[in-house]
Amino acid sequence: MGDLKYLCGFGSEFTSEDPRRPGSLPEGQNNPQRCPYGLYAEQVSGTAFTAPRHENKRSWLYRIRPSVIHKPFQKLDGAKYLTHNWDEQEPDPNQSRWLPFDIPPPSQSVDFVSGLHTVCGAGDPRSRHGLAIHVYLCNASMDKSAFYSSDGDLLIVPQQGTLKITTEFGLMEVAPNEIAVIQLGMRFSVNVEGPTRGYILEVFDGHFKLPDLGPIGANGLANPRDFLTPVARYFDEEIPGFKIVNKYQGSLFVAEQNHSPFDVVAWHGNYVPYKYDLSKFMVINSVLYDHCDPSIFTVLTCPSTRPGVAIADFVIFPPRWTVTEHTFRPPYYHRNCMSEFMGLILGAYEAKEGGFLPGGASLHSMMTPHGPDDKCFEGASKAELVPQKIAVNTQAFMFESSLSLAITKWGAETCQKLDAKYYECWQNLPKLFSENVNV
Ligand SMILES: O=C(O)Cc1cc(O)ccc1O
Ligand SMILES: [Fe+2]
Repeated sequence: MGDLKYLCGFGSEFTSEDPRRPGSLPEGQNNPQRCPYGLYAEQVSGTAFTAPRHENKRSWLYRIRPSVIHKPFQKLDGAKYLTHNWDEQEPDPNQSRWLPFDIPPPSQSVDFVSGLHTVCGAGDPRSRHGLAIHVYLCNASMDKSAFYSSDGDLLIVPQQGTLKITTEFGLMEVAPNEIAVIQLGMRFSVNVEGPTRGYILEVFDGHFKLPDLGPIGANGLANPRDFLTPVARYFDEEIPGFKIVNKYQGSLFVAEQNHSPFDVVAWHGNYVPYKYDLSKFMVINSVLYDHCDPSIFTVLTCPSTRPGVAIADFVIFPPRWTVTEHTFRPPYYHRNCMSEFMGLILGAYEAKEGGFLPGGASLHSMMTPHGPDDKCFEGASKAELVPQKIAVNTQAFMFESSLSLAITKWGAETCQKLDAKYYECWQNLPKLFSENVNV
């Protein structure tokens, strides 16, 4: 894909025209009687037509053929372990930790879509409420096929292998330590090189936003200009049997057509795919004492209708200085009324240096106690509190949700990665209680 160009900004109104077709974006109106170059106009709506203006999202695509030229959708037995059946297993409130999920061996060719495996989730896209957490485990590029979800927005977190993503809006390259968001209905195709693994948060309720900053002020955390959207790039290709794969109400469907869906010559609007480099995050933290709640590390949030309560937050634990005085610096022990699914992109996580590995995951369910393991507790209780740069060359993240998540059969059994001994990491925490106030 070479050096790709992007438009920068979050939630902006963009315009983009493939430079090979100057003047392809109609001027002054959306629906000319005849579009330039004989293109078709197509609107993609990301919110109800009547959504308030500050929330309203839509884009206009000027394309060689309208998307409606396709054969009927048929059920596809593609990704065997993609599911929204949250009742496959008995509920399990235990702390769960998965060793790195296996990427298929080279002898088995698996692309991004057939490599989708659902780990946990809640809710239902039919009532537009809930989420699914998937991992993708693949080693082959999608061939003559494109994918879109009619269920939710996809926040994609590559852990191993760069994703070369062709979208209707243009091309994006997304490497580990970057994320991509591909919103409801947007079609895309993923090329990979070699073994590839990552996590996906799919939210059924609405779109991701930047969190409010409150007293932080006008700048900080993920800054809007660091979000990158592709520029228009079209492929005028007749491709017999091109497959459009649709995730619809939790099942996969496929429709064939005889041309590339990536035939958008120009577009404008504010409903777009985007990517973000996590190393650009402007980290805010405590600079005197005590441990802040991890909400200070929120990159993106999908809000619920309850003020301050997210369907899901995407939170990172980036490299940062820790400088606090007379403070137990790692995460505190806690029980949370939110579910915490964590993954590790690279390095080691401060609260658990062993066992939680890149490409693995953990789930601490609603109100299930958790916190630093015994080694971390001991080390941090005795550490000399000098300024220290932590999480260097590390990136852990959390999908934190107000929903109570159920683990799928694949997550609980089939993947065979669940670590039954996880609870042991807390069992040797000593009783330190003493008659003396100063320990
Ligand atoms: O459980 C975790 O490791 C995530 C987490 C980190 C933190 O710094 C504070 C609270 C929290 O849930
Ligand atoms: Fe936690």
